[in-house]
Amino acid sequence: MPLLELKNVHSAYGNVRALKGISLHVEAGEIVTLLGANGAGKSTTLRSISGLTPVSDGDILFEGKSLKRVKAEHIVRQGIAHVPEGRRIFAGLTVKENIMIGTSGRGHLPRRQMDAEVEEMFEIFPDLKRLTGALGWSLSGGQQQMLAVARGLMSRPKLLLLDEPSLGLAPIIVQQLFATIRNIRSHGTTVLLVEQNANMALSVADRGYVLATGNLIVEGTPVQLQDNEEVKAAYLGGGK
Ligand SMILES: Nc1ncnc2c1ncn2[C@@H]1O[C@H](COP(=O)(O)OP(=O)(O)OP(=O)(O)O)[C@@H](O)[C@H]1O
Repeated sequence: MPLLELKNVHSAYGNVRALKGISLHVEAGEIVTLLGANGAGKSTTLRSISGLTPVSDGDILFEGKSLKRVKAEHIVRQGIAHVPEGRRIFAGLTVKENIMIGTSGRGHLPRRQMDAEVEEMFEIFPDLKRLTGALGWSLSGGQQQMLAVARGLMSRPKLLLLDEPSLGLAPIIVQQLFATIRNIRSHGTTVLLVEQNANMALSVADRGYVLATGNLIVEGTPVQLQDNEEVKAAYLGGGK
């Protein structure tokens, strides 16, 4: 059984049909990437999974159970964390406080356990450790992105949904971020990654899907996608 399965998922914003029958699956332990141009429906796919945008037709199964009528806060408790585009950390809270907020759906945690879990995040994100007392607003874009991912991981997700984590970051920071995504998977978290930076995404992914105007057009391993003429021309900066 896949960890996550989308079956013919449709979703709309009023008259705008954003998803027109998406079927995909993510196996436990995989990094799967979702590629596509602006407006293709990538963010809507993630929002449908995390319960932020309703599914009008089709179904989404997580560990075999339907998420279709489940509220967003319950979806988090089932083990899905969504790190949306744009970071959205708390500017007036410290790094440590921002990280701790990620546990809010898990009820009260004893102080000692909380501290131990924050330390685990500092092992994955060493840059955040030295910034533990710094306020959110004072962080660089890359540091804010790392913090947003750390906060998402504090919900102890089985599946992490990452929306455009590399957006607006310098290439060197993007490299670090993608190394961290690999590291997160090696800690046992499955990742569904939406990216405009197709080459980087395919460098860490086990499989990928390409979306165009609400439909999946290609699916495959990174090598298959990198060899696909349509994908190359549209998303990988080239073609023949
Ligand atoms: N809140 C909204 N209200 C109306 N239409 C929306 C809304 N959000 C997205 N859309 C439309 O739904 C379609 C899919 O958008 P979506 O954001 O999922 O695409 P995307 O592939 O994530 O693109 P981007 O990289 O630009 O975020 C687009 O046509 C978009 O204009």
